[in-house]
Amino acid sequence: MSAGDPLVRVDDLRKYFWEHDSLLDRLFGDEPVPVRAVDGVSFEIHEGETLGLVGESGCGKSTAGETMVRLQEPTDGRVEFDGEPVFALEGDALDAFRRAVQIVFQDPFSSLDPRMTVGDIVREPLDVHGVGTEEERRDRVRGLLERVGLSADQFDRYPHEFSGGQRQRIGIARALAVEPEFVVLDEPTSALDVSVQAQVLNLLDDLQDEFDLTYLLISHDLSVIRHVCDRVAVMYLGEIVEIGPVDELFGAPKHPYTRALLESVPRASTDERERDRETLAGDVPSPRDPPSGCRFRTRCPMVIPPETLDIEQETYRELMTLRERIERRDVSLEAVGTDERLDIAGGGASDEDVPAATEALKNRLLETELPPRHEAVVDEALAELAAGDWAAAADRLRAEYESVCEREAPDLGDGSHPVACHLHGAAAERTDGPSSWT
Ligand SMILES: Nc1ncnc2c1ncn2[C@@H]1O[C@H](COP(=O)(O)OP(=O)(O)OP(=O)(O)O)[C@@H](O)[C@H]1O
Repeated sequence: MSAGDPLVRVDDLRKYFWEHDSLLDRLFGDEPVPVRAVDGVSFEIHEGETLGLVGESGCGKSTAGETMVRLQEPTDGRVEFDGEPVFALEGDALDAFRRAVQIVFQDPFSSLDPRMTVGDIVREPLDVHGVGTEEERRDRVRGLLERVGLSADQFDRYPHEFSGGQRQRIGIARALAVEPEFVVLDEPTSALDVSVQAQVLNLLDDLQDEFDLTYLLISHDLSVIRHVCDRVAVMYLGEIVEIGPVDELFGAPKHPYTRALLESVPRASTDERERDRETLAGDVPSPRDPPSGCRFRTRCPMVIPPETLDIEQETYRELMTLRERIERRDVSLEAVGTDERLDIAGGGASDEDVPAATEALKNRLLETELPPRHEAVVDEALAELAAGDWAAAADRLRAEYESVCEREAPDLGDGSHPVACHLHGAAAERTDGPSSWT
């Protein structure tokens, strides 16, 4: 590794979990559908730096961290540590990697063996790697316990005798025992009381300076990220959607997902608390079947309409949801209408009933009143649906309303603050996107 090269380089890393969906799938020999937990992520971490990895639960943060350090087998991609390809390491080189890279887990209650004394827990990695003499190891463990804010006298105590914060300090001492260069901190403070969180974060900060550590800090909590990190990577459904210096990312977030995450953090100022928030609607879709194009588009408040369409975002979102429901055949055609006279489930309404069924479907499926141009398109599509032709209805809506966000996956790109969003690509020029976000 030459000067200026990153300590860690992750290139197009993928980790899929393969599972049969159910016993029936297995019986019928259906192809298993992979859980695409990490689906092509790339980033670099420089020596002495803390990179934050943030995103909602289930976005693949822990899997990315564990795969990077070889706790999980990768499906594809490459990770370099100190210029060496991590997944090709064997023998002594692999042992050296396992010393140089450590991980601190979220839950200090389950990650420490309850039958071992604290001294033995912290000493175990030294034993595994055959570091020093018996006495040297003992001295080192005592020194580490004191360094993380515990007392050397607590050497022979058991984990259950400690508080959550103290247990996390034990986990940190254990990770530092073999003098690592790089530590993955996976939600290190999420299980702790708020009052203890800052103390543990400050400790990690001090230890970083003292021992020249490089960190990957995984957290769903933006305030933790802001407190500790130099740069932040935002992850959504197995992909990185934005990465940049912490001040820029918090001060001028580019991706609608990053903005929504920031908006959903409670703030101290009354003014800001009172202002309208774009909050994150709905849940993260399944990583078995992620949305086409931009994966955030199903929840995005700024989906890009076709160039020729002049349409409010709220109306556009409603029409996209309508089409998605029709495509999934997720509309009940039974007992349409107030008098439940029209049951069009079995093959569609007769010609004379189509207008009434169309009207009834519209009342049921749409919440807002549509401008005339869109009402005409929707009326035609719903008439096709009322007549039982699902495909024609979906095609009509797709032809009129399909977004670039569902057609094309945006690239993350290069530079110091890249973002994977069509609003920042060529499409940005014809929208009132980022420049109006102040
Ligand atoms: N061993 C496994 N087998 C199958 N699916 C898994 C496995 N481990 C994780 N997953 C799935 O992979 C996806 C990513 O999980 P992961 O734990 O990496 O997310 P995360 O962002 O770290 O969330 P959390 O903070 O809740 O741990 C989730 O949908 C999860 O259910």
